[in-house]
Amino acid sequence: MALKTLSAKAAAALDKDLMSTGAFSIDQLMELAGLSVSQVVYRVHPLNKGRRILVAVGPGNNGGDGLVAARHLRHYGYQPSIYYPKRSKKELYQRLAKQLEDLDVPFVDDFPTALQSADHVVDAIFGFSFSGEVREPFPPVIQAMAESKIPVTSVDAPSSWDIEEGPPKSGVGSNFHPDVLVSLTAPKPLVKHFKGRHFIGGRFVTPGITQKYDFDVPAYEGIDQIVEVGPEGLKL
Ligand SMILES: NC(=O)C1=CN([C@@H]2O[C@H](COP(=O)(O)OP(=O)(O)OC[C@H]3O[C@@H](n4cnc5c(N)ncnc54)[C@H](O)[C@@H]3O)[C@@H](O)[C@H]2O)[C@@H](O)CC1
Ligand SMILES: [K+]
Repeated sequence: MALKTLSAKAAAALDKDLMSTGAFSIDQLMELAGLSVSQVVYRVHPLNKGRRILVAVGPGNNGGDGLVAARHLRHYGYQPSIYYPKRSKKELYQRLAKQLEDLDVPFVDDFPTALQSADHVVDAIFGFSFSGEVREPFPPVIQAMAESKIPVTSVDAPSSWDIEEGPPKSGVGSNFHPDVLVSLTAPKPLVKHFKGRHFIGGRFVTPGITQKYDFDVPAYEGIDQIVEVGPEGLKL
């Protein structure tokens, strides 16, 4: 049986609920999301597969998840580097960037060049608020990930994919098929087009929220923040 999916609209409403009636702060949600992403990277790409993790960070909260994940990965013993061309002026993002600078995590300007010396990529460019065609400066970044053989883990959505419809029919992103996807809270409809390893993260949601938005909570084990599910969100 396929796991239930959350539309972009429902995912945005759910986030709002978590931060109002749910009493979570955005910092907490981002920390939990980034922690889940870091655990997935450790699971699919343990340290002995290579420590150089290139994190592509977008302008919104999906990017924030990437900044948090990079910090955790640094503490696990990886050597992350950050591509963050559209820096947010919001205090939260400035603090996340400062935390990385204090750990001597480098920020790089040229994504395709940095990709040549990476062992794994985290795609934290766009999440459920992406729409339309990819705007500058991101088209060459998506293109580089699509053409590279370096494995990619996408946060919440493969960046450039339509949240409901999946990969664009032509142009930027039409040939982008990441190896790993971390769906935050619940998979989005695009997951039916995804063929790689699929994980769910979000071990903090209350039964009230789960019932209101009608999605499944997978069986997390031990102290894991993530669960691997089968292709197309099918339970393994
Ligand atoms: N429930 C959860 O588990 C949480 C999820 N979070 C993350 O937050 C994400 C959603 O964050 P946001 O709503 O900030 O949005 P996104 O991070 O998905 O993207 C919004 C940004 O991308 C830009 N953008 C949109 N379409 C574009 C295009 N075609 N070309 C270029 N730029 C474009 C927008 O101007 C905006 O700056 C989720 O996907 C998830 O990764 C967390 O950080 C918070 C809690
Ligand atoms: K993404």
